Amino acid sequence: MIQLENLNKIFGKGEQQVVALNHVNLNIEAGQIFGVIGASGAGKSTLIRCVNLLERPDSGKVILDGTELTALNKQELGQARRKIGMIFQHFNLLSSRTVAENIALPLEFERYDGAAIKQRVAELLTLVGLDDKANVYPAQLSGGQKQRVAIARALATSPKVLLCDEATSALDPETTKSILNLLKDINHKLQITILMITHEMEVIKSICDQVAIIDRGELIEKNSVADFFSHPKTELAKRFIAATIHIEIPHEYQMRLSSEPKPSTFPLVRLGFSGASVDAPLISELSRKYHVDVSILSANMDYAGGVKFGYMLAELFGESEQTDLAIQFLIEHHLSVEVLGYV
Ligand SMILES: Nc1ncnc2c1ncn2[C@@H]1O[C@H](COP(=O)(O)OP(=O)(O)OP(=O)(O)O)[C@@H](O)[C@H]1O
Repeated sequence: MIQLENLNKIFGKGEQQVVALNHVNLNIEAGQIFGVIGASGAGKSTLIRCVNLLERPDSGKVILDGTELTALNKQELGQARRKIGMIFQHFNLLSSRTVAENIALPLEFERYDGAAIKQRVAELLTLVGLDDKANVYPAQLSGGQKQRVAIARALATSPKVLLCDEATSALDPETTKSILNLLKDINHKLQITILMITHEMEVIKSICDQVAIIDRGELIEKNSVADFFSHPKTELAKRFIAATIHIEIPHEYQMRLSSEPKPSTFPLVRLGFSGASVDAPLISELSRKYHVDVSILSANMDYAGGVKFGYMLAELFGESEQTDLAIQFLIEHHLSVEVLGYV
């Protein structure tokens, strides 16, 4: 549905030059929810704004539903953009118009007649759960309600693609959840393709099917959400995942931790579980096979894209040779094992 071919975008000149997009290639299939995650300044907004050509790439092609947008003239582009809806972090509603009038705006541009507008607006209000807010003004709405209005407006002309530019970044966690659920629901009901850019792993984890990481304008990793969480390839992906799961060494352990083993100290390890490893009874097998006892200090498991993943902080008590073998055994069974030190 959305194909980006070799997109490049540079801002500024000479020393001030910033490469915002660097040979970006992406193929998003119809009906998917695709998330692009990256840190601040990585190029996320530039990327999503290039999809509907709010930003023109310096080179490369944007192909939407088989039409090369980058080859169209102004008028043709205007037509083609009807297939694309967009929502923003700060909602971009018109404060002087009621909720119903905001939603009606794109229909007025399309010269729908009054009765058709009324009917479509009513349908959209029901879809986003705001039947009772038709006649209020944006100032009277919460952030989540404003984003619902923006979603209804973006869907007014039945686009095939919805672009979401940090759509939940201005919302609290509960409201974020409800907006993400609404987007998932809309994706399901309308079979609309959704491209979301975000700096929040929560967004990727909760509703995306596929994910890409953008770093300094480059898409450095693309994968299904399940594979992304179970087999992250890049260091940045690993860092993003680790940041969603908070697992810290208790202060008292930190004080005692030494980088080298000493007599009667034992390794303190961080074990990373993912997809393949998470269901196997590895810890009990470890005790049986190597006579290594595992004392769990803390553990945190999560669920995304149909796979479980998580981390465990544990001490391994045993003979040092046996402990080494036990660590090897865990690695062979697809756990990531990090020896943090000895306590
Ligand atoms: N109009 C512009 N003029 C000059 N530089 C720009 C312009 N727009 C973006 N940039 C630069 O391009 C890079 C990518 O910016 P972009 O806004 O796409 O990043 P981002 O990942 O969306 O960041 P954030 O999450 O902070 O919004 C940044 O270094 C930014 O400073």
